[in-house]
Amino acid sequence: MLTIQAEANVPTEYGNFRMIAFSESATDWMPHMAIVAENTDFSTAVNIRFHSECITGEVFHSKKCECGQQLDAAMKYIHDNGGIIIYLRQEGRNIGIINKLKAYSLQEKGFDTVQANLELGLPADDRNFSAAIEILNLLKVTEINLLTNNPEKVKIVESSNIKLNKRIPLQINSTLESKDYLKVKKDYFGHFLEDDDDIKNVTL
Ligand SMILES: Nc1nc2c(ncn2[C@@H]2O[C@H](COP(=O)(O)OP(=O)(O)OP(=O)(O)O)[C@@H](O)[C@H]2O)c(=O)[nH]1
Ligand SMILES: [Zn+2]
Repeated sequence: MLTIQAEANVPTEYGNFRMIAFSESATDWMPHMAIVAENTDFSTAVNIRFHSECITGEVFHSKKCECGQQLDAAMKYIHDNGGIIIYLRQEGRNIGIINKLKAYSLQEKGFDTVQANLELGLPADDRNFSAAIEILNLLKVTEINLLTNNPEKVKIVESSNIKLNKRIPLQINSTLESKDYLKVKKDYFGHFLEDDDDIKNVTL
């Protein structure tokens, strides 16, 4: 069972957030995080982003995926409109950074993002979002607008005790390096992604 281990206010480039660490034990060095915008109104549907860790994209600005830009766009949107980012320690769709780099190495040989995981004997996506639902319950959030393009995240909320008011697209334009990755997301995982030219509802 997750509990709040510590919390504090942190000023960021996008404004002030309350940062809260959740884990089962106080000695967990990789706790899930919730960052709550200071102007969040809990009496109406709360803007929520479930974001899985991607050290390559968020810290080192990899161009292979759009995770870093999605996190920045979500922080900006949520600061401006109120809400919470739930940052989940699910690096590499939960296969961990060592396996993700092994998968990237296979991608250099021509495997796509899904085939590479399968070639390693790992699931294409090993995440479940029960921790995110648990965190929403701990924060007493009952109704949300979910920032995502991922149909699986939508399904998880719909089958939980949290009411989904609406989905808010969080689409980033593709680059030469990310276009094949985004195509697999759309074709294999069924992400709600428009062609770059047709993106209307970007939250950047
Ligand atoms: N195994 C693997 N994981 C990857 C690869 N590229 C990115 N990831 C991971 O994919 C995950 C992306 O998570 P999210 O940002 O929550 O995105 P999503 O599930 O695509 O859904 P959205 O809400 O639409 O962004 C992160 O954990 C990344 O580390 C890859 O090539 N292989
Ligand atoms: Zn990424």
